Amino acid sequence: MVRQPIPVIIVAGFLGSGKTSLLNHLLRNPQGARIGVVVNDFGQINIDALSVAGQVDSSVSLSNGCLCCAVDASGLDDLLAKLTRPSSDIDVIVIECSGLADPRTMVRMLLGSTNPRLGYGGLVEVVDAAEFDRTRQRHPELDQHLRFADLVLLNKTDRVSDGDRDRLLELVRELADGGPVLPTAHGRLDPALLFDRESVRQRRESARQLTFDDLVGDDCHEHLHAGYQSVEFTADEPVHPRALMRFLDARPAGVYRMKGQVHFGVPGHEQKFTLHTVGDFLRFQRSRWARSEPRRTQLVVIGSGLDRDRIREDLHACLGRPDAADEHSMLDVLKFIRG
Ligand SMILES: Nc1nc2c(ncn2[C@@H]2O[C@H](COP(=O)(O)OP(=O)(O)OP(=O)(O)O)[C@@H](O)[C@H]2O)c(=O)[nH]1
Repeated sequence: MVRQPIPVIIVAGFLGSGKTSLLNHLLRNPQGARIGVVVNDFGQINIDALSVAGQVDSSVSLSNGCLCCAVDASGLDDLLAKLTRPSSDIDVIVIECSGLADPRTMVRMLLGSTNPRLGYGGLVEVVDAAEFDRTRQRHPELDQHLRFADLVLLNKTDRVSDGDRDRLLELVRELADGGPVLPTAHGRLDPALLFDRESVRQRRESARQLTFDDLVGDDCHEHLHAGYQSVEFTADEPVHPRALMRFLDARPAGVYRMKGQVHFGVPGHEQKFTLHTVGDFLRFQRSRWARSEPRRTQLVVIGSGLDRDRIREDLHACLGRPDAADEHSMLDVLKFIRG
């Protein structure tokens, strides 16, 4: 029997737009499909891989920066070959690009792949409704990404008013140039929209219609990530909640995105606190540590014009335990808990 190629879906979108949330939603609702994932972060610590770990049967992750620059077509082929081994029995592969990747480069690499077991499954571009206006001002070139998408998700619609949601939907539809645009919250979309064979076939046809010029991304040096830096911070010693909240209240100039896990180790709050900031947005999620997981803080800070040494020093200064008499040291953290 001739096997159908395995569709590869590329999930792209600016920093913090909701790509990992979408991926986790798909992994939790696979509709019977076995999903292989490739996750990629900007920064040395692959926080996204940590946040999908345990939910997947097969994954490969990269933590050496932007996927579109880190690997050439053959590099990507090697990664995907691992996932398409017949024994892996995978039905669909989802690649989550770093928030600074150029999706056109990814599409081009995929279409240029020599692996007969792979097929292009479409480009999904995730847009952060709450940050869209500000992000466009800083990066007008992002508008172009919407035009190449097979599906655009206007995500985080729960964070904007109904009026803004309608205005943004209209604007994004215009920029998507006739492509489908769906409003979502937390990346929750019907997985059938991505995995359904007919829609995959249609997307494949439309990708073939893109001209080479369409698909030629900017030169690597002009990529978005050229203007961005990341700072990684790891510590085994607990973090003082009040000190960290002071740091987060007055985030250093240039910081756009922070993510990772925090170990406060305060009695009654020994769990893992996953931190996300995107622009002004700040959230903690509390969960259990996996049995084998070390109780440790791992953070990635991403932004432009960062004073990296200073940020590391400031984070280092947040280490320590609150005074035993300080019963409410966790209060400010708990205000930002969701989920
Ligand atoms: N309120 C709200 N929060 C969301 C939504 N989608 C994602 N988030 C939150 O936004 C933060 C960033 O979401 P992620 O899914 O990690 O974003 P990402 O695009 O993978 O981020 P990078 O990989 O760093 O570019 C997390 O705290 C999410 O829980 C949404 O629709 N509404």
